[in-house]
Amino acid sequence: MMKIALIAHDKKKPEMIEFAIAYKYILEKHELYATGTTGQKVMEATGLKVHRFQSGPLGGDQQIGAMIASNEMDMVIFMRDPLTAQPHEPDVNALLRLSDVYRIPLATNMASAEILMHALTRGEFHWRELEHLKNKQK
Ligand SMILES: O=C(CO)COP(=O)(O)O
Repeated sequence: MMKIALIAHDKKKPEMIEFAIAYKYILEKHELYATGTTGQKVMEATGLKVHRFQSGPLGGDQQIGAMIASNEMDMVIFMRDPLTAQPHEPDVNALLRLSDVYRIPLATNMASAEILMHALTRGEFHWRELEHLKNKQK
């Protein structure tokens, strides 16, 4: 079971909902986390259980970043809006940066999110389970 973060900027929320509906059969096997509004919308549209953090501009990206920093998050699906300025851009950048620091599989658009889902079903992220073991030994 992987811990997966779902995050979508406002203009990308319809796409995130489409994604969550299409891949519900995969997502339901995992532990889901989301920023506040994204989580709410995904839950309403799919009935999936999602642990919701604060809304992004109020610190949600940072809360997910904190999980990444303790190497607890296994995958991040972040439907970013590259065409709209975000008041919390530093938080967004920090989340993307930490994903790279910890080599966390990260998708920032639908096309790559789908690839991550297919890779997940093929077992290509089993190496993350070694990280889970390391976390337990800490
Ligand atoms: O702004 C976001 C990510 O940067 C998303 O936050 P919400 O899911 O609360 O809209």
